[in-house]
Amino acid sequence: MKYGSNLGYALEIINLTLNSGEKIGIVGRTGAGKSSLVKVLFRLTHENTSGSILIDGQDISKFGVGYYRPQLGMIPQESSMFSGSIRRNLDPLNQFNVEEISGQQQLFGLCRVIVRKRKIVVLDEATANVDLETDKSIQELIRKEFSNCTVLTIAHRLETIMNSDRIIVMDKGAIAEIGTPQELLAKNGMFAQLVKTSDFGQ
Ligand SMILES: Nc1ncnc2c1ncn2[C@@H]1O[C@H](COP(=O)(O)OP(=O)(O)OP(=O)(O)O)[C@@H](O)[C@H]1O
Repeated sequence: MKYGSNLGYALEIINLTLNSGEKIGIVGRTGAGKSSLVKVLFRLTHENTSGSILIDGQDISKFGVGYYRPQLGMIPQESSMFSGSIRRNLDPLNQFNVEEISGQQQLFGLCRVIVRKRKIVVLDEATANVDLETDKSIQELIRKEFSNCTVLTIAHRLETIMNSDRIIVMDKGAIAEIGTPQELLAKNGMFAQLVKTSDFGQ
C-alpha cells in the first residue's frame, strides 16, 4: 500500500490470518505502518493498494462499505473526548477526581457500545492520554465481556498488551515478528528489545 503513486510503500507484503475472538496487540516504532494496517482493514484507502482481505472467508472488497464498516469498530482514546481530562486541566489544585471517574466510565460505556455490536474492534492508544490503570481495565473488560470479538490494539504502552493472545511487531511496513508474548520474548528479537528499552517492568 502506498499513500501516493509517487511515494514508497507504506505497507509491504503482509500475510496475516487472525482467528475469530483473538486479542492482538500491534507494536512498532513511529512510521512502522501500524495505522496504515488499520486503514487498509477499514478500507479507508483504496488507491495504490493491492492484495485482498478476507473476513470469514469472504473478500471484503466485494462487500459494500455500508454493510462492511458497521461490523468494525474503532475505540479512539483521545483525551479530549472525556470530561475528566478537561476538568483536571482546569483544576489548578488537581484535588477533585469525581469527573475523572466519570470520564473513565464514559470510556467504558463507549467500549461496551462499540464492542458489543462489532466483529472486529480496533483500539488505538497511539494518541492515548488515559492512565495506565484505565488502559489495563479496558483490556480486562474487553477480554472478559467480549470474548467473541476480534480486538486489535495499537499499543503505545507495552504493559497493556502483554496479555494479548498474539503480538504483531511492525517494522518498515512489514510484519517483523508475530507470536504470543512469551514466544516473542524467548526469541529475543525486536519485541524483546522494545520491552527492554521501554520502562516496562521497572
Ligand atoms: N497520509 C499519509 N501520506 C503519506 N505518507 C503517509 C501518510 N500516513 C502515513 N504515511 C507514511 O506511511 C508510513 C507508515 O506510517 P503509519 O502512520 O502507518 O505508521 P505508524 O506505525 O502508525 O506510526 P505512528 O506510531 O507514528 O502512528 C510512514 O512512512 C509514514 O510517513
